[in-house]
Amino acid sequence: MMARRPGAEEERPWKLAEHARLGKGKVVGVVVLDGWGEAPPDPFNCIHVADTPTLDALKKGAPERWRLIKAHGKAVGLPTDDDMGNSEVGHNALGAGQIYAQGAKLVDLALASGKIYEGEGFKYIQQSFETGTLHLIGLLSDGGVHSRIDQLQLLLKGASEHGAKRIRVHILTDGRDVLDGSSVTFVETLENDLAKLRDKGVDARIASGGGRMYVTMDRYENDWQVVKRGWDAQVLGEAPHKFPNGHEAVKRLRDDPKANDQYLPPFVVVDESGNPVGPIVDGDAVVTFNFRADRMVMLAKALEYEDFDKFDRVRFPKVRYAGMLQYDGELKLPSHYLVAPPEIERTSGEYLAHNGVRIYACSETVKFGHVTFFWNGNRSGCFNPNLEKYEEIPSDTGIAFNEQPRMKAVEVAEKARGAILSGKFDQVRVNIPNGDMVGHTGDLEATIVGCKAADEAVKIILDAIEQVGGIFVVTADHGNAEDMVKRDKSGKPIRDKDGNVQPLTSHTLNPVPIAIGGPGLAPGAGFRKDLPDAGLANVAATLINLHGFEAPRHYEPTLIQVSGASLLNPSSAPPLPFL
Ligand SMILES: O=C(O)[C@@H](CO)OP(=O)(O)O
Ligand SMILES: [Mn+2]
Ligand SMILES: [Mn+2]
Repeated sequence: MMARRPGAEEERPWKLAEHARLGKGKVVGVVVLDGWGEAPPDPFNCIHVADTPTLDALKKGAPERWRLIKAHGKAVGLPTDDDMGNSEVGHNALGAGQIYAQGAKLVDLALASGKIYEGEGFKYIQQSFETGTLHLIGLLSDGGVHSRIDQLQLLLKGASEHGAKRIRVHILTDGRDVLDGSSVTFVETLENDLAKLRDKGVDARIASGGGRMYVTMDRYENDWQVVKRGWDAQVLGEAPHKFPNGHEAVKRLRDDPKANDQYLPPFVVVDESGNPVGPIVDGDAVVTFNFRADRMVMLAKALEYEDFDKFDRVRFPKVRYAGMLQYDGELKLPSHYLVAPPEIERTSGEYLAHNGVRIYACSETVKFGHVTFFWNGNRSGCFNPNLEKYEEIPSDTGIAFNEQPRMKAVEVAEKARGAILSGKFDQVRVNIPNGDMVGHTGDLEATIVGCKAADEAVKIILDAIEQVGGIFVVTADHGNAEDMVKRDKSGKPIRDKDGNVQPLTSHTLNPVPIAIGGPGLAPGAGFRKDLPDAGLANVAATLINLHGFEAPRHYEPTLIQVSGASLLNPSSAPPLPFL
């Protein structure tokens, strides 16, 4: 336990001051539209094409209560402004009210300084290098959402320089944060690096692989079969497809005209006698090299927990396992890690719990942890079970989301409506996943259907807020559905000789909208004009204000002002043209 600095509590008390102008006791409905950015109208802007009367009305209805905020790059703690936003950093910023250097950046720093090799986690796995194999499992792309190939390359080099003699890489192909089909190039790059290591006498090879959505990278326990498929290939060395090397594997599997990087079937690399080249066995070291938590937690549990009943592991090898980061601070999972995760603390959820605000949070499985775990600073569970209720609607499993693009949007909204009307909660918070989950499939028609369903869900929630005289905040965590095509530098869709475009499955760099309103919102309340560069981290203070409290001083400033006076600094309030 870290010793507490005396007086820290007095400096930053949990008790929040009452807001001078905004009263308490209004129900605040918070909607996070996942993957819902703002972009110019265009046939590949599915939000624009879709029928979205509710969101359109928010945009057109009250200019002082609708604006854009930044949701990518440095505004959310990512290394550069070329980094697209994502749910982890987006919800962290929304809930925490502060901008933290995120996993991607922390790993960059640890690798650049070499500190990664001096830490407890690396020293721990290093003990296996003399007699065992080092296995590296993770997402192979330069997407920067869950992992980055350049970090893997540095780790491979560093680990070999620090004594790893036998290395096996278990790859997960992407096609979600990067273009579909790019897996072949990433595997080529990795194979080249491994060949160079072999020239230096390190026995380094790709041992297994599969597409991220079909193998290993499930989240929030939606479908353990996904993790099992990976386990069978990575640990047991068993898979339906066998190839002499990783490059051949990915190239051959992509020969299937329906192949998709996200869903490539599991494969193992075998030697001349047909034996797998890299099953995980007793005495080996394992590193999961993704820095992002949600899609590594399930595998981390399988690798670390003695007691485990989610699928039959057949063999549970005694390995030294470390995550690139610790993925769950509350569960301390995994117990060994190479880089300390961002210490996200004093989130808005924790403050509100200390101040008696009753919170209901809901989404369907695939986004449930976003609006709970990520929102609360990568912390599982609630702060005060007497005040909070988190509800999960089971997601569809075993299908790609373009097959059921409406997903559970309306069901989530109906749960939220129930919570709003119940009178039991002060904040009702949901994530509506369609723009993102369907957007990632690259299927335009389905994404349009998904966006319409999301809009209907928002209407259900706004109607309930209207009914109870409450306040709403509708925003998003990053872009996706508003731009679904690969473009050239000038912004024009790139077409091949037959006129076909390449769908963009990834998130975007676009800003996201935020709208406030509802009968409970004080008449003079609107967005201040002096924060043109505001981002997702400014939302937490805004929410705390709407609950009738002043935000903690160390938070990014609130987005709102009331009747011409800036909430934080009344003397410097700019004139409000709309009042
Ligand atoms: O599906 C995911 O894991 C990411 C994209 O890699 O999307 P999001 O950040 O919206 O969860
Ligand atoms: Mn998201
Ligand atoms: Mn996404």
